[in-house]
Amino acid sequence: MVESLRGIGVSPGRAAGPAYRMTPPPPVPAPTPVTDPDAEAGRAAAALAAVAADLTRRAAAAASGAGAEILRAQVLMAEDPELTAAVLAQVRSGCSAPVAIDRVLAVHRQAFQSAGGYLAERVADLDDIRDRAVAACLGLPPPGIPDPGHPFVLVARDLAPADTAGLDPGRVLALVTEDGGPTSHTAILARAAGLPAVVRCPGALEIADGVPVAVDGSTGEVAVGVDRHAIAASRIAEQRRRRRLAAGQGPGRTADGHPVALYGNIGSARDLHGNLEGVGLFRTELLYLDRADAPGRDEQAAAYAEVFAALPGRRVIVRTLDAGADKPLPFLHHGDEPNPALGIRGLRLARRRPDVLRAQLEAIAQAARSATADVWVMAPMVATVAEAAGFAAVCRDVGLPTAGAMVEVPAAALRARALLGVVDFLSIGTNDLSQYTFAADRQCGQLADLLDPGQPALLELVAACAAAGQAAGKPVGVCGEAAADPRLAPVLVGLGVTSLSMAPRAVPEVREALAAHTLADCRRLAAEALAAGDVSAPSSRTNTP
Ligand SMILES: C=C(OP(=O)(O)O)C(=O)O
Ligand SMILES: [Mg+2]
Repeated sequence: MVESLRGIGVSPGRAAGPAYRMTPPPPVPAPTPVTDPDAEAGRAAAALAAVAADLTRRAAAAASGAGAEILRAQVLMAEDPELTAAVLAQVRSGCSAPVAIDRVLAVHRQAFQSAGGYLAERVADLDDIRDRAVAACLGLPPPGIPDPGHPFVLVARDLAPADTAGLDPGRVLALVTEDGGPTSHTAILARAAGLPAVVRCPGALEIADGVPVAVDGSTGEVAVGVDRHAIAASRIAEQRRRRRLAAGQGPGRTADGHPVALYGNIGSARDLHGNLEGVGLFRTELLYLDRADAPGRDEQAAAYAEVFAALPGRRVIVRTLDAGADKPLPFLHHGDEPNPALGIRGLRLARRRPDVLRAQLEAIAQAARSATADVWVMAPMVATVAEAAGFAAVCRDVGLPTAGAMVEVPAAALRARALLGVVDFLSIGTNDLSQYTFAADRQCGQLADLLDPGQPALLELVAACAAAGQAAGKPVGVCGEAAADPRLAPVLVGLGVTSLSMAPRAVPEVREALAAHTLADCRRLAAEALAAGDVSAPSSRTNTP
């Protein structure tokens, strides 16, 4: 019997294969007397060395720069001679190897936590080393992403950024998570990697390892216990879909030729994929991660220049540093904010550190001077017209003529007309705009229905921004995850947005969706979406013989 689970499809495509769940952390065994301390010390040292070697191998193979950095930092921790010495001392005082590792890492954990700031943020990495080393001592598989030796569908509660660092799209066919939401790390990673994914899928964790499943990342359906015919049918359907999408090329247009620029969202030049019309969101936080101070002007300019050089004559919209809340940066000393998402984040950081913003804009201007790319800049988390005007003034001062504001808080959407009096374009960040409109934490999978970009309240705000853009004759794009949804793209175009920016691998699907609708269709769909009832939470499970 095939059981059908349903979640939210967040990355289109179909895949089928055996499901495997994330391996849970091993339990630390109760303390037992040690009869051969030398052999036990050897076991502990070998476990730490094996963890370091495994993390080194994963760092070398990691797909993303940030992921590799996290793993390399973990290798240094696992190889720390003081850590090994402390573990061996514990063993010699009578502890078993796993208990010694657990105790010593608990002490380090406490020290990291009390130090606060950067070190406190590394606690999860220490926990991961402990879990891996304890598993190595016990001869258990390492926790985290399983390695069954053949391609598989990965099932998890949710994926943390550190898990995603080691994800190999060659082995993982699709992702299914019980938690998570459309803006979770899992969803963003899956879209970036072009992996079909379903999140917020009740019952997913009950799928036994090795059971064949078929995943549809468009509809959110997960069929459990499928036979080999269903697996073959899913593979053929996916191959056809990929061939069809590869055949579609060229700029974004509706069926009747109305142009809609389709841009890519990137974090560095490594994310560029396919023949993009341009970049609509260049997230620059990656450059600032895991360091004691802001990167220097030349280092920044080199990173920007690499992207500009890859897109000669095309538009690249660089977003200035969006630190704080879900993207904390140790060197900015965010302090103890009771509500970081409502605190000093995004452009607000310039109130405390105007030098950081100015230095970044100077670096962008420096890189833009020797490039043919059409470089625009925009500020995150703009709330008032005065903030936007201040940002635009610095941009022009450093020689960046085209400055825009992201619309991520309702205040900005409500004042879109006035904003367009002081900036050249708007870019709607629907991830944060949903969060702030619905007072729903964007990381909270349980509130996925409130964070659904199809919510009419969110679409009303998009419509207000687009109308302001049309009145001012200035572009208004969408660069949040909503833009990557092929079902929503025609609605956004019907509301009047002029560009959609998304994970580069999502572009072909959105291009195809737009080409299937005329502008009149899009307007009709937009009117229907605005008039529709609220989006409610999905959750259903059915059985079919
Ligand atoms: C594009 C957005 O920015 P980020 O996801 O980087 O916060 C957004 O908030 O929609
Ligand atoms: Mg945002």
